[in-house]
Amino acid sequence: MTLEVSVRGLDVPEDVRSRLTADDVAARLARKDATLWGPDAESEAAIRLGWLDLPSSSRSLVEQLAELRDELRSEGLDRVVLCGMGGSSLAPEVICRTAGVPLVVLDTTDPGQVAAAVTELERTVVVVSSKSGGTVETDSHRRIFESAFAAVGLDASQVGARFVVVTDPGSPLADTAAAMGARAVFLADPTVGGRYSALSAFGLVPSALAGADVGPMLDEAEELAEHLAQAGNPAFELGVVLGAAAVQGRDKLALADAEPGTGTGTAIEGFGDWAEQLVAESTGKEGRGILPVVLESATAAGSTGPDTLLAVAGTDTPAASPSLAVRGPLGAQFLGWEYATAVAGRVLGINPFDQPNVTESKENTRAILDSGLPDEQPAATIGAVEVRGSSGVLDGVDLSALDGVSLALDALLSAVPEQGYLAVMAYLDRFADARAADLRSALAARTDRAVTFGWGPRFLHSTGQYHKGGPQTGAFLQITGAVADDLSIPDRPYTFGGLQAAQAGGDRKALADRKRPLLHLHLTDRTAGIGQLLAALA
Ligand SMILES: O=P(O)(O)OC[C@H]1O[C@](O)(CO)[C@@H](O)[C@@H]1O
Repeated sequence: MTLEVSVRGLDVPEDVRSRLTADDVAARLARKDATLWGPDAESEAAIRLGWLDLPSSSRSLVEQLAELRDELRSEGLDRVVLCGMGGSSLAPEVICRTAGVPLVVLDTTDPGQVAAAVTELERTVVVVSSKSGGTVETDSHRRIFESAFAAVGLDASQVGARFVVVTDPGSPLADTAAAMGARAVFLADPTVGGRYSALSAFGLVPSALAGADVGPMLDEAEELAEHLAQAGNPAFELGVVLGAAAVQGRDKLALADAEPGTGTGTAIEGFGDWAEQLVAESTGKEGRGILPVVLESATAAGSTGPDTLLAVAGTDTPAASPSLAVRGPLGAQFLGWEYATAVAGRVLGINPFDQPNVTESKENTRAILDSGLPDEQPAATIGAVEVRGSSGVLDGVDLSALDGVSLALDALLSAVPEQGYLAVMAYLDRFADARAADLRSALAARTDRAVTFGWGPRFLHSTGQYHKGGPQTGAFLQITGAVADDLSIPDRPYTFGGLQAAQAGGDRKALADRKRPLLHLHLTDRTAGIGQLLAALA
């Protein structure tokens, strides 16, 4: 079998496993029984279990993609840019990092980061991936690349030949692809939801075009698939442990990559970001859920705690306790974690296939784009940090003090409820402003509560569902930054900077409507501001 799960220091209550076994959950899931999550989830589940077939049904893509990659390379098109959010880009990012092949992933509205991707056009092919075909970020990326190609003198048919599209049949993007004469259109299986689509065209097309060998990944998944009907298979065990730990109060799942060079097999890079979306969007609803906490390493701050279970996917066994080692190659990991999340969903009593609260922030964003951001004056400006809106966090805090930023962060940390978490949400450039990610460990070192970090708007398609739909125990640090050079979006009345600000504002409103503690810091100079925040936590 290609997946091995071992648990250290955690008693898994026998009743959870025996109930699932008595209900024949392993076999019923393997044969796509849509009744497993209760009557309310049944109609959705009936059209969302196609991922179980992907190890075999995706086979035909392998050769087709190898031919397309050769064709593109023969024309000098060897730089692949993937435009896609959440489930439409997270798997290719892990696949390509693990395979060591370059793929430019565009999953942001940050003007600087977008502008940096629109380069080297003479050798660029753009994969536009969106299941719904209506995601605003992805649509904006397609527009800017179309106009950039035209601006360097390509005619309409040459522009079309630079695009490869992955979408569901009948989506608006399928129509756009036909109208623009895209070089290739891959219509994906509509019975596979975004976060379960790693082994579908969404995972395979960009990865194979970038140079990853995707065939072996399907072999690895298929080997596991053959065992999924058996009770006690490793993916079932993983689901039992995740679900049982959560109902026992260990509902923070710390995720870390295996240390390079440890254990046997191939190390997987960046798996946590993919698993984060799968677990957070699938389980974070109805006031319940498992909160993934992506760590810098298996020993980073936050790897242990009274409500935490550490999981390491890849090759080694973590030293921390309690912990979970999930050993195996990437193809088996994808399928195994999807299956396990569906099992954990049954234990938690939720529908693992919908994302009911993601639309709230999207609707707020739309309203802001239509009528503008509410006028918010900073409560204080400390160096390059403007302390903007905060709900209830800063009462009594002296922002005029020399260490005002530090005091504001301390006040936010003390607003995190017991068994709660602090989510850092940075609407910045994840490459140029990469140091902002160090805020996670710096904050985690000052609290025994879980601290997560997400780049906006990418996290809105991942932990964003949990923030709004999961237990209302979060406190939130939103960071926005000055935009030096804004970028217009062709044929749209707003810019990337405007969209990014509206997304941040829309999510602030969704969290404020839930009366969650939130501190909004705006960096008037990004580099200086990030430095100031890190210094305040040192
Ligand atoms: O593939 P699409 O339809 O563009 O959606 C991207 C992401 O947005 C969500 O639909 C909602 O956040 C995710 O579930 C999905 O992976």
